[in-house]
Amino acid sequence: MVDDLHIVYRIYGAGTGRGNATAALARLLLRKGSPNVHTVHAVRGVTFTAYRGEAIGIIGSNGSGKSTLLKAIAGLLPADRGKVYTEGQPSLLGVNAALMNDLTGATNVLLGGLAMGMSQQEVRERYQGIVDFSGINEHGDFVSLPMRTYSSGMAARLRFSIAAAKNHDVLMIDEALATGDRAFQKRSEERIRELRREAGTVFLVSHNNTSIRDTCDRVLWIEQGELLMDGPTEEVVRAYEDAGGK
Ligand SMILES: Nc1ncnc2c1ncn2[C@@H]1O[C@H](COP(=O)(O)OP(=O)(O)OP(=O)(O)O)[C@@H](O)[C@H]1O
Repeated sequence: MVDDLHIVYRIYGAGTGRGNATAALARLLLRKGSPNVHTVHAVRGVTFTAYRGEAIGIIGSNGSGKSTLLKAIAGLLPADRGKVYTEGQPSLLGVNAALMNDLTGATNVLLGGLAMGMSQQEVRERYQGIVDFSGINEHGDFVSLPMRTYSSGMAARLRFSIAAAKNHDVLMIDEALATGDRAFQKRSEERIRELRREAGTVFLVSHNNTSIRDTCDRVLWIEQGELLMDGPTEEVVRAYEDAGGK
């Protein structure tokens, strides 16, 4: 449950336009002037309750606060006001989830599995399934190459495959589906349905309304940090499209 949540980013030392290197040095040395703190109020009073077995899409224009909301639910950002109550540990699977670029896909599967709390034995058992699910080896032995040689779509698919190998109480996905091809999207949708049957809650942030329609039964529409609409997928996505959102 998310109750009147506010998230404010504080950016220290943000330029105000009047600073230059000499002025900055003077401030540091002479302690003259106050440090600039720029704030961005990214989530403004969002309240909703998510239930087990739901798949909830989060839509809204660029910079509306979707990713910030997910990070806050995952406990990665402190609330300025309000509170997030969760049962179980939410797992955030973002396109930016921390995999190591210089390590091979194979090593990342092992480390990612361990980081999610699987035993070595479990990781070994599920390894092939994860690689097959991601489809990254369909055109060569990419899993033996460093992640930095992957396209952004391949990397996103591998991240999704690692995270989806485990059953989560709350699984949050940031755009991963939008970067996969149609075959991968179908596999992901099927896996998301399974996760929901296992009584988890899935959140999906996406700019792809088709993925949202195919996967979610409820949608939150966020604009300028505020919850504009919360309801059945078709109703909310149609209102969003009518307002010019794609
Ligand atoms: N680490 C950060 N530090 C400061 N401001 C941030 C940070 N991350 C996001 N913001 C700001 O917070 C606001 C919401 O950003 P957020 O990434 O949550 O939006 P979004 O809806 O996920 O956007 P997009 O659709 O482009 O991915 C924006 O104004 C953005 O500039």
